[in-house]
Amino acid sequence: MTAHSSSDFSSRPPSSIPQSVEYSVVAKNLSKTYGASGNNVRVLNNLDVAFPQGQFTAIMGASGSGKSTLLHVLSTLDTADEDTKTSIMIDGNELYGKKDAELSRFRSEKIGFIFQAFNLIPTLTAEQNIELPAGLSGQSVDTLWKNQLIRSLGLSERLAHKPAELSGGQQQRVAICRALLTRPAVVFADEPTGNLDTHSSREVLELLREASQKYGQTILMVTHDPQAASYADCVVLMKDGALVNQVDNPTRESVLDALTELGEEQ
Ligand SMILES: Nc1ncnc2c1ncn2[C@@H]1O[C@H](COP(=O)(O)OP(=O)(O)OP(=O)(O)O)[C@@H](O)[C@H]1O
Repeated sequence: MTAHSSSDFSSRPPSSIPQSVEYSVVAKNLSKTYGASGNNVRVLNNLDVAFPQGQFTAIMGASGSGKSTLLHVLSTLDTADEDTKTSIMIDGNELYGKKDAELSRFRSEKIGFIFQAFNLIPTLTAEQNIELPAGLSGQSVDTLWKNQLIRSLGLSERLAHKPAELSGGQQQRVAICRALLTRPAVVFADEPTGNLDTHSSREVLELLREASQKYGQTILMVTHDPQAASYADCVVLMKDGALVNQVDNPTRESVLDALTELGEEQ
């Protein structure tokens, strides 16, 4: 399975994507401009992207190429520029132009976030933080899955601790556990292994792969690490706000080659 963009690396814009593939994240005419007029930066410019359901995609590219911006806008945490032709569909739902309350309900039911600001609630324990989204969206917790996540992420001994009593890496693992617990349709992860040691990174990447392969969740992960990207089904490369290349069934070596071809410092 592959990701598709209408930018120059692919001759297959979303409209011509094979019908047999189901896409869980599809955006059309996506633009994002930061700053006031006269002093603005257009980071995404009429981007069309489509990510298949159940695919684990890594997004790579030079610093400043727009990776985090794409994740924020696709996940509705940030708003895209106003344009009547813009569309952001997740799991079959049109989200562009929807009101905050509706978006926040949708996010709590369908989306898992693993972002660099972990957004853990300081007054709650690790376990309470992990269960918070499930509680908010009224979903019951699958105890077996919860225990597997806690064990895999090495959090068993830390559940009663508040975030301030946890290391950065432990806080990150709590955020990952929280994002995966309800098996959301789509998981957006921005450098999820950024703070982690090699062992924890491997556990996290294997969990993300399992989430996609076993549970059909769609994973979009920004990373600078070719080794982390090799866990994905597909790597897409960004340059100046566009998707310019992709590597299917990536290995560390094929990702490194593609990055060299991209010709930019990571
Ligand atoms: N809130 C903001 N206001 C103004 N400019 C911004 C804002 N957020 C990002 N930018 C700019 O948009 C561009 C893309 O940033 P973005 O964070 O999406 O890149 P990135 O590829 O994720 O980079 P990195 O790998 O360093 O995290 C950069 O030039 C950045 O300076």
